[in-house]
Amino acid sequence: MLLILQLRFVRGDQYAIALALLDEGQLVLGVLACPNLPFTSISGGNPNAFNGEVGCLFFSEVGQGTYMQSLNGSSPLKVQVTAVENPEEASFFESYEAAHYMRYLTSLISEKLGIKAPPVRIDSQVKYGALSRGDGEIYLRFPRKGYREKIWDHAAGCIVVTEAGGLVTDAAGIPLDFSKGKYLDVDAGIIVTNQKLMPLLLKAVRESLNEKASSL
Ligand SMILES: Nc1ncnc2c1ncn2[C@@H]1O[C@H](COP(=O)(O)O)[C@@H](OP(=O)(O)O)[C@H]1O
Ligand SMILES: [Mg+2]
Repeated sequence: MLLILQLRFVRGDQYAIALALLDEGQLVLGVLACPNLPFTSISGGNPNAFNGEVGCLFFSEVGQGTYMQSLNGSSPLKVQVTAVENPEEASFFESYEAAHYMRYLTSLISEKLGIKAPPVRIDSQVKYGALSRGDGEIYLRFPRKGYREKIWDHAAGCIVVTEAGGLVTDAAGIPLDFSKGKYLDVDAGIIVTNQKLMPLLLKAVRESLNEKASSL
């Protein structure tokens, strides 16, 4: 059994304290505390320009769904990813930090999907929490060449989203494998969305990666 703890502070914006439990390489439990995330949906707004209550705790156990409560201790509410099927109605999350990903690639993918909303840029695994409760439909993560993803940056977020009905895969549609040590061996990047949108997202990702390869 392996316990993963991630503690991440950022520039006063969004950050998460993430805890996951692996049993023989399988995710069984995840807890994601997001002290600066508004308790109500950030859909269509800026999470850092919000006056209401902030502080959310997401927790999931395999097969049991995902729940969210306020960090002040409200009763837990079951959360679900959205049921949006039309990519034109979708919005997507990506890193706040431009150095963490290939922005031209995420904008190409969103263009191919016909997404109209601008990207929602948030630090850390808060993106997984926000997606799990339906604040947006898609999370795109395409680090620059040579970067290797670590399990502690994705384990809690992955179970929080999957238990809320979403899918977390690499760019080829393969679910993340947490059984191989500290690194995730992913093909090109990580994509997250609901079950309805995943086939269209995978197609847009494949086409975008092919265009990128042929332009080199
Ligand atoms: N060049 C890079 N590309 C992608 N991810 C990176 C990166 N450098 C660091 N990271 C990881 O991405 C995490 C933040 O994710 P995000 O980009 O979604 O905010 C960082 O967490 P820490 O800053 O806690 O180490 C770090 O582990
Ligand atoms: Mg880190």
